[in-house]
Amino acid sequence: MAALLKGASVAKAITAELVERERKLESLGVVPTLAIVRVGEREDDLSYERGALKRCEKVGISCRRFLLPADVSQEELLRVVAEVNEDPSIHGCLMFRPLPAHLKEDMVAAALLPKKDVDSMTSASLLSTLSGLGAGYAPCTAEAVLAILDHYGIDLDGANVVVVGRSLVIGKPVASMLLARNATVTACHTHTRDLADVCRRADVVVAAAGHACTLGADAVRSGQIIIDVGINWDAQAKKLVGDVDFEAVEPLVDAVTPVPGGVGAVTTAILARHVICAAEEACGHVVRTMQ
Ligand SMILES: Nc1nc(=O)c2c([nH]1)NC[C@@H]1CN(c3ccc(C(=O)N[C@@H](CCC(=O)O)C(=O)O)cc3)C=[N+]21
Repeated sequence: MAALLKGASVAKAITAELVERERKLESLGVVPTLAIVRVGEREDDLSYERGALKRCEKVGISCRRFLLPADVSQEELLRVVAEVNEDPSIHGCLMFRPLPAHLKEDMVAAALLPKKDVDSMTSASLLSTLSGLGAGYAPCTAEAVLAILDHYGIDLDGANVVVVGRSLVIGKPVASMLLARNATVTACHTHTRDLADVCRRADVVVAAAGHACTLGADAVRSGQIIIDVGINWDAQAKKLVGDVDFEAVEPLVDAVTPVPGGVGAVTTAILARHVICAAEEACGHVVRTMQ
């Protein structure tokens, strides 16, 4: 039986620190504010939105939602981004991705002011995460993975870590952040040969492929720590599931994060931290505690 690496205790510790910082901001007359931009009604976006709203309420962050239909035009979406940029009372912006296929995501991302980019949409933020230089915010989910590993005292120095998935939202940035912590990182993807064999050699597996049941019993062994980043809608069971076949994997490994209640729960705490940082920056009260 594996230890369950629940996100709640990690998120709770982060939230407690943020409540203090929010009080300080409020005493300066600043209400930290997050803009949430959602196009359409994808289940994973809705789940993130529910989690983010709840977390922000706990911290004292005000949320302004911009809800757009799935067939919104590029011009209309860019108009919303301009509104977010120009409103000084908004400190950070979370726009759910991927956007529907008819929208040019890179153009929309480029329109957002980097200082309001709390989830690493812009190339400025992404470059600072990949290079370890600069001042941008890392993608919340990637930072959440590191926060969970740190909270549960999992040593990354020299550890063999396999990351499954190479997206710009999670796979690539989390691989860079793990490298910066001196892990030996193997980046796997759809063309990787013998994925299960590669995973079995790891000390830590970060599953971020975006498909349910990417990793089953054949990909794991005892002694391993499994971090499941996946948030997939199981239409049959009508629930969210991870990238790992939890029932098959849980009896075999040492520790695993649940879905929901694992990485997702911490992602919202990191998002809240970035909004507080952005609000502090905006009012010149610079106390960066970014990792
Ligand atoms: N730009 C962008 N960045 C993302 O990181 C991103 C995204 N777009 N689009 C959608 C997916 C999905 N995702 C979730 C994060 C947290 C929860 C979360 O807080 N889940 C709660 C459950 C909340 C509930 O369902 O009520 C939990 O796991 O405990 C869920 C899903 C981030 N994604």
